[in-house]
Amino acid sequence: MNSIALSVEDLSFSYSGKKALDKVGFSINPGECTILLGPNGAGKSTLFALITRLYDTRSGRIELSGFDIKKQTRKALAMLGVVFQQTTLDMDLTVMQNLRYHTALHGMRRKVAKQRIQEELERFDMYERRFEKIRQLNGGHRRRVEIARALLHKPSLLLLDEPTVGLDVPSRKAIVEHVHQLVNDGQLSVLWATHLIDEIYPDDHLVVLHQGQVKANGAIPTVLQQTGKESIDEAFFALTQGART
Ligand SMILES: Nc1ncnc2c1ncn2[C@@H]1O[C@H](COP(=O)(O)OP(=O)(O)OP(=O)(O)O)[C@@H](O)[C@H]1O
Repeated sequence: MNSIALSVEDLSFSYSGKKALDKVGFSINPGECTILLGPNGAGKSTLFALITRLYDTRSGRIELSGFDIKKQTRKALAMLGVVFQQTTLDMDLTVMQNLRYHTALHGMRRKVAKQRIQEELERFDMYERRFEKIRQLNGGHRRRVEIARALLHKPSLLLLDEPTVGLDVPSRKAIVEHVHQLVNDGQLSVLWATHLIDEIYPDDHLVVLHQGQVKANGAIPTVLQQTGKESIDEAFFALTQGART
């Protein structure tokens, strides 16, 4: 088994001739939380669409735990948990029903599914609310359910596309803490797309994406050293020539 959770090599993608990703390359080790930081239009969503196979990779290579997503798609995608920017929960179903649907899609046996659902909901302090409809939950609690759902099949990499957008400050803080706790708890790796610098923890790794290109990649002290800056804000500003986040 390959020890790299995600490997992206020489990845390019264009929309009708307009380049959105230009020879992007980086990798994530097990147990690493990598923040994909980029201003609007940097290419974050395009990268996620390629990793999740919403778009076909035409140039370059993506591997999840050593499985090529083009050639070994099923095995590769089994390693992946995803939380998209827009919620994909069914508002009129209960928490439990939403999660059961997901376990069925992954072919999990009922008994195993029941246990996994309980474990993940308890981890997110949501087990008591399992019979409530999603519509009755606030934004922060919906996000927790979505992240719990993404983890049911025990992926090795969790992709989060700006998961705190639209949440109030305490809910945002709770989600950021929960996800970092998940990484600390075990071998889960995370790729978290955001443009919010205050969501970054000191031990996180950074990939700074700007105009489709990786401008910096590494642990925070490395990125600060490479840019000669003292804070992530300053480094990000310098790397993106002051693009608004
Ligand atoms: N469906 C599309 N058709 C044409 N161009 C697109 C399409 N989606 C994105 N783009 C362009 O590709 C580039 C990268 O966009 P992308 O949405 O991947 O960036 P992003 O970093 O996710 O931005 P945001 O933070 O605003 O979501 C931008 O120039 C964008 O205008």
